[in-house]
Amino acid sequence: MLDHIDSPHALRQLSVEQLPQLSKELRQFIITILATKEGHLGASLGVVELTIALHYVFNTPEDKLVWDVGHQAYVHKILTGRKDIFHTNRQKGGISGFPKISESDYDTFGTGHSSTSISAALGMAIAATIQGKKEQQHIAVIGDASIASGMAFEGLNHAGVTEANLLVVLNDNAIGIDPSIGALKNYFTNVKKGTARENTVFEALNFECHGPVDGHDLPELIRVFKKLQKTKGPKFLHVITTKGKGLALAEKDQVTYHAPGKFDATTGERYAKDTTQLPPKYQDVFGHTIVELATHNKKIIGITPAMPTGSSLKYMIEAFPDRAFDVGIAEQHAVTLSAGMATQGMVVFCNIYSTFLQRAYDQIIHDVALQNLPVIFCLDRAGLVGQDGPTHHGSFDLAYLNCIPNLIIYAPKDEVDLRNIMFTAQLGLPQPIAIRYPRGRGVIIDWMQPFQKIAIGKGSCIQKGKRIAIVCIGTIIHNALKASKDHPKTVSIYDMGFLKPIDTALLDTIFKTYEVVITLEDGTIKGGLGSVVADYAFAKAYKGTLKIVGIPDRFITHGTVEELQEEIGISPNEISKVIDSYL
Ligand SMILES: Cc1ncc(C[n+]2csc(CCOP(=O)(O)OP(=O)(O)O)c2C)c(N)n1
Ligand SMILES: CC(=O)[C@@H](O)[C@H](O)COP(=O)(O)O
Ligand SMILES: [Mg+2]
Repeated sequence: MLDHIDSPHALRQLSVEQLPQLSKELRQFIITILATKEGHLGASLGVVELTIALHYVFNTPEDKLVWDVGHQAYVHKILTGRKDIFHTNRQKGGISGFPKISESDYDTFGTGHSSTSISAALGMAIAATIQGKKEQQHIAVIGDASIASGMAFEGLNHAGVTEANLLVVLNDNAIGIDPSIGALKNYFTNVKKGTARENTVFEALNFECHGPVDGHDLPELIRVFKKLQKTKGPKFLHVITTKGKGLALAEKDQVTYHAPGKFDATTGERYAKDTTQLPPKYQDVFGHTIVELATHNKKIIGITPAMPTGSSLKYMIEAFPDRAFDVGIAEQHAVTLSAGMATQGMVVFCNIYSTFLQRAYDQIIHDVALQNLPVIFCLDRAGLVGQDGPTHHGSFDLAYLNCIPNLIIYAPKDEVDLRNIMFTAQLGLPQPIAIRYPRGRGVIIDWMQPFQKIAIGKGSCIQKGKRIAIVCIGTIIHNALKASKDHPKTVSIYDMGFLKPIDTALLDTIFKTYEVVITLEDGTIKGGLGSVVADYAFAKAYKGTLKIVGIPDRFITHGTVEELQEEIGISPNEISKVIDSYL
């Protein structure tokens, strides 16, 4: 049946009785492709019926459908003309893993970060009212973890005093990436158990409320949507679904199967990789090191906004449940919570993905840096993250943090540096520090070495050559080392470690010694290491050549990290071309 369905228009020609068969085929299609191509599996399997019902009843794309986060929008993509290219999902040159306005008329709003759907759909609804489009419907589909975020509540609070044609569909599968947390989650659970009255929270916000309904019951979903289609004003529907529905292992281990990597399409078994001879992931270095430090330092606290597994803070949550907190998708709260604890002398490691910390920019400035509170920010997923693409690359942190007074900014070059800076920070710094490190594995198998204190603001020379200096920050230094392997006597490699305070004494030496200085970073060239070195070079009237290499001033698409590094000129191969051009 799926072979004949390439648009919502074609879908609407089917009878309701035919739709369960289509759901089966859609699930099989997604499982087969993701088994080899990877991607966000569990969320999309959970919304097969919901997606069919929405496109079946509503007049998309005239009616506006907004997916929150967008990692669950695979069925939507397949039903809206992208079935034949779905195998290119998240691959370089292929379709995005998230809705993207430029990709389809059906993708009404680009997403990737959570909890934007209600505000975006409300914006569309108010615009429709102003434009006299009275019949247009606007639907935000938001998960139980995403609706608990502050931004979602800002949207609900506003929507409730409008007459906007807005339908908020709560897709409640009782889990985010990790189990959802908080009082709202408990309330949803109580509603499902029948121990709390349905919809009180949303009724209080002036929504006309419906549900809970079984999100896998197509006739029921269609019946309810048809009813809601005729109702004006803000409406709320509570839908219960199962994440990973249709693949037994994905239903059973919903955390792993959120994005399981490659797996056997028939059994769902993941392909086990032998990682014993590989260096560790930076995430695990963070996770195990914080447990080690917290064992001795009782003041240490760990905080993550909704990424305990991704960040590996889960190890501390298991070991010290009273001192490690998953606060849900609440980056702003996570930062100010950390600030509050720091005022009381706690040593707080606040671990947030670089891209998600963008949400809490004011909190870093106003609540932490301005008061000079020694919060220790661990910015995971710094630099390019790969297939999640432009919504998730940690391209901007060096630049957006650099202009904040009081903040120390450090990027370890390897696992041992990461351990040691965590050790140094918890000894007690007089100010906040941001430590940024990338997604994935490091370079040192034997990484659990005795702690050593790191001197704040000191860089070092890693390789001594005579003609060119490459001044690096963070793990991208390994690309410089690879790029210069044929010229070790010609090319010097410096590890600055700290963007702030930058080691000016080391820069003085570099400017005195080399006529060509190349800066290298895996962050935007607008405001990061290159900019800092250029400012200093200008102040010191450096007469040599300064070349800034980093992420160019545009949004970088999705693809593997290696492919993207090659494209933007920070791969070993591309860096060696820069070196050659000066030799
Ligand atoms: C601002 C922000 N913080 C964190 C994330 C990472 N993230 C992506 S999906 C997700 C869980 C979403 O859970 P839910 O809304 O319940 O949707 P489900 O996956 O269950 O369908 C999280 C935490 C994000 N995308 N955006
Ligand atoms: C959709 C989303 O935001 C997350 O699922 C994200 O893709 C996780 O990224 P990592 O795989 O790097 O943890
Ligand atoms: Mg959920």
